[in-house]
Amino acid sequence: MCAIIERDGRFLIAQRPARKSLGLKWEFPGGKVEAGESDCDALHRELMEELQIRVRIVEPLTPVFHAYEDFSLDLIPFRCTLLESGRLESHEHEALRWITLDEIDAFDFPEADIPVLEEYRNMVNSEW
Ligand SMILES: Nc1nc2c([nH]c(=O)n2[C@@H]2O[C@H](COP(=O)(O)OP(=O)(O)OP(=O)(O)O)[C@@H](O)[C@H]2O)c(=O)[nH]1
Repeated sequence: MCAIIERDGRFLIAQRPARKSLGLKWEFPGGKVEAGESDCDALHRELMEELQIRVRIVEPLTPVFHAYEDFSLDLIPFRCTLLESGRLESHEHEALRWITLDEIDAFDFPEADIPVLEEYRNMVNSEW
């Protein structure tokens, strides 16, 4: 599962380390659900572990099943707002950026994220 975390009209993206699968691609913070955990529990745990932040979950987006060449995943996205954080630091990512929807094309996302970005764009545009 992954989180589209909003703050002041921007949202957070994180760059994967070069040595990992999908290295240097930009993604939404998140990770895998562990046994016995709900999606929401997993989201809060991962965000605390990765970024030491707390969020409020606003709404789910449509889950995306995607088969890469060497693995497949169900990406379950949640739209969230940032509750509080000190200086944001990630030890698990190469870099973090707060971006606007207009800036998306400048970043290389994994294929599984493309439908999520599309749905998120439509969601935000329909609120104007
Ligand atoms: N967190 C996150 N993961 C994503 C996104 N898009 C996408 O394809 N993934 C894939 O979903 C998996 C997320 O699991 P994870 O974050 O716990 O995995 P990881 O990078 O720590 O380790 P791994 O690459 O060895 O599996 C990764 O394989 C990642 O490549 C996304 O937007 N956010």
